[in-house]
Amino acid sequence: MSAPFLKVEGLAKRFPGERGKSDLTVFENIHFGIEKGEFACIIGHSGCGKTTILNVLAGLDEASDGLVIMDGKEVRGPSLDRGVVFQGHALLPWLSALKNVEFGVRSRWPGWSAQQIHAHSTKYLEMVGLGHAMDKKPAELSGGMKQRVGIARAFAIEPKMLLLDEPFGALDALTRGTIQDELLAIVQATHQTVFMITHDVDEAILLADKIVLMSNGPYARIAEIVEVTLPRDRSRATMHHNPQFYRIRNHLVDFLVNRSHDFANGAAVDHDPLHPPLVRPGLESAGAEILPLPSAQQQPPHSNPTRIHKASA
Ligand SMILES: Nc1ncnc2c1ncn2[C@@H]1O[C@H](COP(=O)(O)OP(=O)(O)OP(=O)(O)O)[C@@H](O)[C@H]1O
Repeated sequence: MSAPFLKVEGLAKRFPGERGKSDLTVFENIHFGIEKGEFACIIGHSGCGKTTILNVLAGLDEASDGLVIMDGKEVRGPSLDRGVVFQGHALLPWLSALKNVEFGVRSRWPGWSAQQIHAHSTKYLEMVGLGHAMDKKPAELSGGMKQRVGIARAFAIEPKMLLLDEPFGALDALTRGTIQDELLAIVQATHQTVFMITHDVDEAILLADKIVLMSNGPYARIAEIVEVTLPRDRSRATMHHNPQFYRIRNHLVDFLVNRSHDFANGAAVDHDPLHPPLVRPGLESAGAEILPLPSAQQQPPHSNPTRIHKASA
C-alpha cells in the first residue's frame, strides 16, 4: 500500500506541569492519513488538541513525539506548501483585498509579472464573490467578506495542503452558509487537499470526505474515522433529503454526546492505535459498518459514492 499524501505518525503533545504538578498529556498516539485531493475534517470537544494538531501540521508548533510527513517530506517548519486560515482573518489592514491576495501570490511566485499576479489574484477573489470589492481595505469589509479574502488568499497560493481552523466560527449563520457553499465550489473546482477543524457536525458532513473523531482530552486519541459516503456533488439545500445524511449525523452526534469520553484519561482503546477504525455509518441493524482501514484507505477520495446506498438499502 502506498503512503498517503499526508501521514501523521504517533503525534503526542505534552506540557510540563507547573510547580511540582505532573505533566499534561493533551493527546498521544495520533495516527491518520489524508490522500491528495481529500477533504478531512476533525471534530472533538474543546481542549482535546485540534488546534495544536493543526499547528503541528502547519509547522507552527512542535509535537512532543511523532512526526508529520507531507508529500514524502517531514514537516519541520512553516512553508508556503501549506496555507492556513484561522478564525480571525489576519489580513494586512493597510492593503486592499486585492493587494492582500497579491501579497501572498507574489511571495509564492516571485518571478511572476505584475499582470500575472493581478490576474491570478483576481480569479480567486471572484471565486469567493468579491469581484466588486477588490479595492476595499479590510476596515471597509464585513466579517464575512474579510474571511472570504482570507480564503481567497489561502487558495490563491495553491498550497499542497490547506489548513482551516474553524474559519467560519465567528460568522452569523446566514453568512456562514453562503461561504460554506463557496468553499465547496472552490474545492470541487481545484481539488485542493484540506484539513479543517470544525465544531459543526452539519458543516463537516457537507464539506468532508472523511471526519476524524477525537476523544476527549487529556490523553485524547483518534477514536475513529468516519467516511462521508454522500455523493460528492452535495449541496446544503438538498443534502438533508438523503437518508444517509441522517445516519452519518446521528453517528457523529452519538459519538460527541455519549462516546467521546470513553477513551479519556489514558483508558485503553479498544482498537490498535496505529489503525483507528474507519466507519461508514449506514447499516441500520449494526448501527455502523466497521471496515479494515488499509483497504478502505486505498480508495481514491471521490470514488463510487453510491456504494453505501447499496449497503444500507
Ligand atoms: N502553553 C500551554 N501550556 C499548557 N497547556 C496548554 C498550552 N497550550 C495549550 N494548552 C492546552 O492544550 C490543550 C489543547 O488545546 P487546543 O487549543 O489545541 O485544543 P482544541 O481542541 O483546539 O480546543 P478548542 O476546540 O477549544 O479550540 C488545552 O487543554 C490547552 O489548555
